[in-house]
Amino acid sequence: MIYTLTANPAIDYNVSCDHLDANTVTRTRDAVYSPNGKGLNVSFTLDHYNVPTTILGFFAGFSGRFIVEGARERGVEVKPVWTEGITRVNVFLNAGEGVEYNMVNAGAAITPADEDAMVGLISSLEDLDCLVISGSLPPNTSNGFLRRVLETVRAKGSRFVLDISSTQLVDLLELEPLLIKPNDDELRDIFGLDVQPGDDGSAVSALADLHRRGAQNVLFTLGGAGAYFSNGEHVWFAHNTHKVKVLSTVCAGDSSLAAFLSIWGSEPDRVEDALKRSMATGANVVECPGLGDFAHVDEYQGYIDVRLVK
Ligand SMILES: O=P(O)(O)OC[C@@]1(O)O[C@H](CO)[C@@H](O)[C@@H]1O
Repeated sequence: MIYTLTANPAIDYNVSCDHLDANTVTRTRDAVYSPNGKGLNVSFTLDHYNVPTTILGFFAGFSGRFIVEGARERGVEVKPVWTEGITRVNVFLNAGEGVEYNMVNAGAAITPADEDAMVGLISSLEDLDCLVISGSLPPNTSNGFLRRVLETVRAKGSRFVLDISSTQLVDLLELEPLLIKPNDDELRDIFGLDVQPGDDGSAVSALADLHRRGAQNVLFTLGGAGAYFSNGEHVWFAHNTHKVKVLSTVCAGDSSLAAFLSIWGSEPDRVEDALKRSMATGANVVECPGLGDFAHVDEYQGYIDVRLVK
């Protein structure tokens, strides 16, 4: 079973308007409230591709209940750790003409007892093959929490995937994650590695650096410009040759990771197929508010070009 851990889930409130002007009333339309957070997005996408998955996370208050109930209504099991406060609501405003405002809030604080409850829960899981940890940490999370979680996963003989923007990633790589999914901003901000789209040489050397630090595999995403995958021996580059109309980039990275895992997680030799599904899924998701319904993925897979770089 692939479990996902979202320490800081959110209701995503997607809404649109034609212009956003200060000091006046802005009338909005197309409001959608959905249960989200990076790991939940991964689980929803895995579930779409028929990969068994369960959601773990800290949830609080009315918004936490909305998320847990919403995920269960979608048919995905949740094992919540309930905490005090109110789970955050993040606001994604599409202001027309390609302008997006993303208001991502801090979230409900957790306590040492909440952390203990989560570690206890993870250590009790009998069917944990892989834990995907995605997204930010809530206020008051202790510095050692992620390492404790990963050591618990390793002690069970299970594997883990990291999709986090925290600088803690530098130290956590020594625990040898099965896969990490940095984007170009994270590579620059966390590791000081600058990769320009189209520059295979700098990508190959940045990926080699991440392997030396401990990452077993790396899916390095460049948004609409494509993605590299490296297994430590070979490097592939995938990009979409078909232009899509971008409505919202929110959730695209999470769904691309999950789509990749849905094939590669059980069949590591099918890198090309996994990259095609990953890129096509991301392309379809950016056309919708939130995750959308993945209706065009099969069609878009035909537009994804994959080449072996190394
Ligand atoms: O604050 P984090 O955890 O980094 O990001 C949270 C978030 O913006 O990421 C998802 C999209 O990737 C949204 O569903 C969610 O609201």
